[in-house]
Amino acid sequence: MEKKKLVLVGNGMAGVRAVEEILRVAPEKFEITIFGSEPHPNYNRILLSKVLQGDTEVKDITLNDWDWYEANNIRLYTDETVVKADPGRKVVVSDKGRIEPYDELILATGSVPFILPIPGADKEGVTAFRDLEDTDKMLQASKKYKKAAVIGGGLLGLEAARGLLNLGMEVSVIHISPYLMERQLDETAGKLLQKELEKQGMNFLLEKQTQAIIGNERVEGLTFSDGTVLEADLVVMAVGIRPNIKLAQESGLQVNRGIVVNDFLETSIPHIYSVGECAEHNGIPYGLVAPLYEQGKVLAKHICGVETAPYKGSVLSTQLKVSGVEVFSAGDFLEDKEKKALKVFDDHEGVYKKIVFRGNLIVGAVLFGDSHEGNRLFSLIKKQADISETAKVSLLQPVGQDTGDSLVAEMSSEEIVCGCNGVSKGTIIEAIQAEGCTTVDQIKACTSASRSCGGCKPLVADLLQHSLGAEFDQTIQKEAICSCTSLSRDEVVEGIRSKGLTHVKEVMNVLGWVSEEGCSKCRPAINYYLGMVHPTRYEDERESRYVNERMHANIQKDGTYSVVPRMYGGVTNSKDLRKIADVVDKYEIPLVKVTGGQRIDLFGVKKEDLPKVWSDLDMPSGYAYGKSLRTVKTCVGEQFCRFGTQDSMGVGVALEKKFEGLQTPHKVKMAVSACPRSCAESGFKDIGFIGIDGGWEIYVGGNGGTHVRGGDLLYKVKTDEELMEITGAYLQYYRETASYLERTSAWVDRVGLAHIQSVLDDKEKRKELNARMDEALSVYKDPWKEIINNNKTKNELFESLVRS
Ligand SMILES: Cc1cc2nc3c(=O)[nH]c(=O)nc-3n(C[C@H](O)[C@H](O)[C@H](O)COP(=O)(O)OP(=O)(O)OC[C@H]3O[C@@H](n4cnc5c(N)ncnc54)[C@H](O)[C@@H]3O)c2cc1C
Ligand SMILES: NC(=O)c1ccc[n+]([C@@H]2O[C@H](COP(=O)([O-])OP(=O)(O)OC[C@H]3O[C@@H](n4cnc5c(N)ncnc54)[C@H](O)[C@@H]3O)[C@@H](O)[C@H]2O)c1
Ligand code: SF4
Ligand code: FES
Repeated sequence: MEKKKLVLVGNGMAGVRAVEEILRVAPEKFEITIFGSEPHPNYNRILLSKVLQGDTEVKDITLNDWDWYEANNIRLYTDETVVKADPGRKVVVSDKGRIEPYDELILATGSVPFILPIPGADKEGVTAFRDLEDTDKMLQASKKYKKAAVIGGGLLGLEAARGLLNLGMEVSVIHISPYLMERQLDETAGKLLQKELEKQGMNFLLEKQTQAIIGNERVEGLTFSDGTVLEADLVVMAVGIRPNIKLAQESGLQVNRGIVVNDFLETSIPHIYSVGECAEHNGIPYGLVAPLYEQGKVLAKHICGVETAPYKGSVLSTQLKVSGVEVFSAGDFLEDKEKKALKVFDDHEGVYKKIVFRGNLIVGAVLFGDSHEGNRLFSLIKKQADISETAKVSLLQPVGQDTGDSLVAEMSSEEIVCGCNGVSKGTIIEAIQAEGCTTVDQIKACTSASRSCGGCKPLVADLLQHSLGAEFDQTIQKEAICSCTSLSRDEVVEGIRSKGLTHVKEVMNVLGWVSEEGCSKCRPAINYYLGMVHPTRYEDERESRYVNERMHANIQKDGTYSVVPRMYGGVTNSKDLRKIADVVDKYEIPLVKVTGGQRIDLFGVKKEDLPKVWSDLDMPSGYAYGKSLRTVKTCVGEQFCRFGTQDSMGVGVALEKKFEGLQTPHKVKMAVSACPRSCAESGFKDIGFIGIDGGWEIYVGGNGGTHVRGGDLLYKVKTDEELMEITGAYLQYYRETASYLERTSAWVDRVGLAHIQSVLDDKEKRKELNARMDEALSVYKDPWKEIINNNKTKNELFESLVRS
């Protein structure tokens, strides 16, 4: 049956989660296309606060990497905004002029931050806090400037303020109301929060109305309606968000504050749905992920034609992500004529708890200073549980003697552990018992619990501890290679060796993976370890490789590829240059760029042209996409330079010819300079060689990327043969002992230079390592030639797919 075309506009948290649900319900039903205005794959927006606070790195917040889209046959257009939907023709049109037909269309365009319409709001140094670019702006500003002003004392403003404090800035929060987070807290909790944050170093200006942002090009301060002024060289606006309805409005859909949807997330026009912060259900556009994920579940079933209960709206709970402060709020938290509150307030301990009832029904709660019981209360609030008079008071008592084990023991199995993803204790226990999960990461992979804000991680850990006892000891949890297993890298390699395993699936089966298919983290890792252990017996599994390695070219953000032919030692000639020029003309390649590794990169090659480009080039693959030897950069050396004492080009070419195509845990770059002036930057490469009088110095573990590291001197050698021998042994030792995706710089730091030297000092070991290296090199075949000569692979990879 022909697949229906599903188009998703908005590559954010709600839209992509809805697609994940659709893939779960009916994986073969749709041919899926996603448009995203941002240039990234789907990432965890929630954790931007943690990135700013320095607790998480940008690389760790990706939710669905490029490989996920590829593996699920999803065509992804990043950095591309849909500007119109035409329901008559059933197409969407992008700002790049692309016209994409759909059978079903989902709008998940999220929100836009509200920017106060005051003079100076467009000055340099004024930013919202919504995406990676905003976060980067703040990180950069903190390196140059000192004084930050955050307008808005809500969840976002306070998390931004904490981040800016961590970055060493002086931070003032300007808030319009008399107390903080008035949308989530009552006055008592708001004031307690202020006191706590003041202790952490934040300065507050309450009941202040900002009038203008002053300065020349860049912001220099703020003026307020009471005539006062505040100096600032960075201003963050966190005064709320507005559903992003522009596209819907321009396409004729019914909109109010958000895009109006019914209980099945259908908009006013057939075959168009909306989910996420842009959607308005029963008059409410939501601004937290839990309700958006609930919407996604209903939408997925409905769009796949599977019966589902309607979406009836969500009860909200929030928690502030600022370390050292425990704040929880849920449901209807303000008392009035109809709603009465029960409160306890321990001023000494700084703990405040309030539970709100309508009659005997529990409808809301606020906790400050101790939020352990938040989940339990939230479960009761969601159910609007009927609580008797005597039981009401006991709700304010802590469960069990303490938190942790006794708390989770007392939880009923329907109680929610992960608020963001709606995962109950029962679901987690089932994952432990039936799926054999033993780590928090495995629970995350199996159930999604802890996949969003991460606030429930301690509770998940408590549940594991409670269920597994001694088997789960958080302090000795070794680093598993991914969440599909609790085995470490060494245990997996040992398993492959001792059990003679030769296939990725076999490794997963025999070593007891919790997920049958593995994930994008473990599949490439196992594939590498298998090849490293059995170089001649093992057949490379293309499907276990990252997209670039599968395609033997680097995918670019517009779906085209870049191609880099090998240019040994950065040395070229007129014949090769002519071939490159002809290919550029013939295939209308839009950009030709000389790389830092001294070769030529052809950007913008269409996927279907790749094999023809390789064939016309008739040059070896430069492996610019691979976890393998990339480049050997060389200076001109003794052949032309008057300072050169060695033949750097000759040695560079020989090294590249010997080690080309070698599979390594991560990319490896080399450089050869013929004198200590080091024009090829040998000190910042994985292996760098510097010519000296009477020989060479060999430097290792250098890195010129994100984590800059100067190389360490490994050895001085006299001859080119010794240089080759040490390099072979060193590289093989790295191949055999590093974790997949561990650069040599991190590996040298981990295992220690002295240890590596002690291994290589042993002549016998050096010989053995070189023998195993030779075996690994013996299987190398140029991948481009292989594909050109194999019609089946060529067709499967480059011709039959409908993808970009
Ligand atoms: C710093 C921060 C911290 C947060 N912390 C929490 C928290 O702790 N807990 C919580 O529950 N929530 C939190 N949130 C809110 C949460 O991140 C959002 O509710 C959630 O991301 C909304 O998902 P969405 O898919 O609706 O919108 P988004 O994630 O914003 O995704 C929408 C995407 O659509 C793209 N887009 C828009 N229009 C178009 C178009 N025409 N064409 C193509 N692409 C388009 C946008 O560029 C965007 O990438 C936080 C938000 C921020 C900014
Ligand atoms: N931990 C979390 O759950 C979390 C964290 C960050 C963001 N978010 C979500 O992101 C979205 C945006 O957060 P937000 O805090 O911007 O929105 P918000 O609407 O919750 O809070 C905005 C705050 O700004 C204040 N404000 C409005 N106008 C002002 C003005 N002129 N001067 C000073 N203060 C003013 C309001 O009184 C309000 O408290 C929300 O949906 C929020 O739920 C959630
Ligand atoms: S490193 Fe030395 S030999 Fe090589 S180009 Fe520079 S100055 Fe000349
Ligand atoms: S509560 Fe946010 S990820 Fe679990």
